[in-house]
Amino acid sequence: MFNSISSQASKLVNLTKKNSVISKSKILTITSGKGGVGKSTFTANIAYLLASRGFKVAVIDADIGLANMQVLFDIRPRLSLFDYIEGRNTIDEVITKTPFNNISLIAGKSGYQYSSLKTSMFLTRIVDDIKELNNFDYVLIDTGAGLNEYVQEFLSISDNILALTTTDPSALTDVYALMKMLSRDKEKLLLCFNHTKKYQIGETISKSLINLAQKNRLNPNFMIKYIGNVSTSTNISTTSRLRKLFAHEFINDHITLQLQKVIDILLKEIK
Ligand SMILES: Nc1ncnc2c1ncn2[C@@H]1O[C@H](COP(=O)(O)OP(=O)(O)OP(=O)(O)O)[C@@H](O)[C@H]1O
Repeated sequence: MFNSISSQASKLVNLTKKNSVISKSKILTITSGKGGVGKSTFTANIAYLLASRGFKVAVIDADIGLANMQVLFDIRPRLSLFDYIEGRNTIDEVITKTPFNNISLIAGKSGYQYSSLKTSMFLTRIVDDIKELNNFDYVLIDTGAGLNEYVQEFLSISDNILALTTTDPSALTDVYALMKMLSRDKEKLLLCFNHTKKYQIGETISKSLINLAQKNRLNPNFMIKYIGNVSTSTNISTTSRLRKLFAHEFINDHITLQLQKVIDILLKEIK
């Protein structure tokens, strides 16, 4: 299924490609098989820490149905990604500044129905248009949970994919399904753990997943790169409830340092 969607996608990408957009913008798609693993919280905090290092960052909330990025940034954008998709507004019109320096948001829209998306390939268009603006160093795309067609289309056009998971058995089953799917067409998956009791557990489980992939003969050219672990912290859920950003409120906390380590690796791995 992913194969056919992604090959259709790449054919159309080639047909619709604007004469190779030269851009400084690097795109990172952040996904998870299972919902509720902390993807939006992680993405918002990574965006904040990248921005604090002086990078210009755009976050695209592509989580159809449950747009919570605007809550994390505590803003109420007038326009969303869907005003762009439905052709009412241009890409720069739907980009909203956040209260944080160097971070802009393209907001999602809660309750939006996937079935109401008439056109395909709009995701490619978003990525091309945002690259063409050439305003951002990093563009972080927060996909919805699961592996629906919409998420698959985003993954098929992404060069850099980060999967976030917890150690929950159902999250691990889902992340393995994601690995299997991506191994057919992609070179690499960046794997990060969140909400873990022990800091080292992420690395241990990553090794087991890599061994399982080898045992099951997933494409040997597909690389799974463990990039870090973010432990459970009640301060994370508390700050989210208060519509504040954890990394901004707790700049020297050990969890923020764990996020900084993830960024150190990301900066080396993202192409
Ligand atoms: N490391 C962590 N420690 C404690 N709580 C966390 C951690 N990471 C995220 N959370 C909390 O887990 C809950 C779910 O997080 P979030 O909404 O970011 O998940 P999600 O994967 O984006 O969910 P969805 O799939 O519904 O979009 C939130 O209450 C958040 O504050």
